[in-house]
Amino acid sequence: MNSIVRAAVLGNRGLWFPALNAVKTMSTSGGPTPPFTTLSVTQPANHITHVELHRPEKRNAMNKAYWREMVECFNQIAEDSECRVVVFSGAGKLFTAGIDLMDIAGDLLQPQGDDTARVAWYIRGIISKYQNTFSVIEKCPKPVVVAVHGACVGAGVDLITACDIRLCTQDAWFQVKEVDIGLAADVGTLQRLPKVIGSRSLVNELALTARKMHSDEAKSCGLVSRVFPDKESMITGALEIAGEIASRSPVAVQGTKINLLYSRDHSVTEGLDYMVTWNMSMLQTQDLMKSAQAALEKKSPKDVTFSKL
Ligand SMILES: CCC/C=C/C=C/C(=O)SCCNC(=O)CCNC(=O)[C@H](O)C(C)(C)COP(=O)(O)OP(=O)(O)OC[C@H]1O[C@@H](n2cnc3c(N)ncnc32)[C@H](O)[C@@H]1OP(=O)(O)O
Repeated sequence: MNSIVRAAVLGNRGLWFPALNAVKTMSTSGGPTPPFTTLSVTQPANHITHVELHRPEKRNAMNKAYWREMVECFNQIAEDSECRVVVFSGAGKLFTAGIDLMDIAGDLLQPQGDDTARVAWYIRGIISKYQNTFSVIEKCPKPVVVAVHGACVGAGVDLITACDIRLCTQDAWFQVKEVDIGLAADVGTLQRLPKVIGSRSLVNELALTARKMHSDEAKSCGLVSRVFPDKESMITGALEIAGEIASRSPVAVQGTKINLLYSRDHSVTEGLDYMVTWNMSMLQTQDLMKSAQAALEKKSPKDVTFSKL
């Protein structure tokens, strides 16, 4: 049992939770993993953590607890030296219906504060907190493979654009829904989606009209890299990709994620400079020698044992 699963099982109480099958399979998670109430966290295979949105009866709508729990969960994953890759999916009928529209009424429509400045400051805090909920995915050095089935609405699009690899099912659709509820998307879609799909015209069309984009178009525009016939085959596919990543040197994998993200936001020259500085130290890893030796011997990276990172 890795430390994220252990932390989730033990919570802050330091108690064993005997009823919980701590290590469950990908598709059979029974419910949220304590102390989380909106997330199920399991370890389906060595070095792989599966995080599942788990409010299926509310279509995985993102309530107040969710915004907090995601940050706790990904901060733990970032620190968990047993975890090398994350698979993220949704329980039930669909991936997510986006922000919980019942909660929004309390938080944003009745903001606290004695005057305009204080109300604005209060709202600023909420939006920043919500932004951080998805930025933690990007800040986490472990790659995140997201698997979308059914619908991915509103904040769901913010979430998936912060992930590293996106997969979906044939029946999946995506919707930048925010204009329909009277707000400009403010927790990542407008910043990340243009970097994910090449056509700014298409981004503008999706964000300004809130039209649904179905899986075939999502594949053709590059939002997802693979489309699977159904959820079961997608989860199997996600696990296979995660298994490939988990078998590689964690020094190489995490350095790749961090440098790809850096280069996305900088010039080629700046990216190359950052890379040089990065690998000045990281090339001194024993993983390089081990991996090169395995390649020379025509072995798979899966045959190499790497130290924890
Ligand atoms: C600072 C703010 C930053 C964040 C901004 C984020 C913005 C957004 O996310 S905008 C998008 C908001 N979401 C929506 O507008 C989607 C609303 N839901 C739907 O359209 C449908 O539920 C959906 C098409 C996703 C699924 O339809 P289906 O027929 O499968 O389910 P329903 O019968 O409609 O719903 C089942 C129960 O789930 C509850 N529910 C669904 N979505 C939400 C939601 N977004 N918030 C809260 N609750 C939701 C729905 O009320 C049903 O509950 P119950 O009646 O108790 O069974």
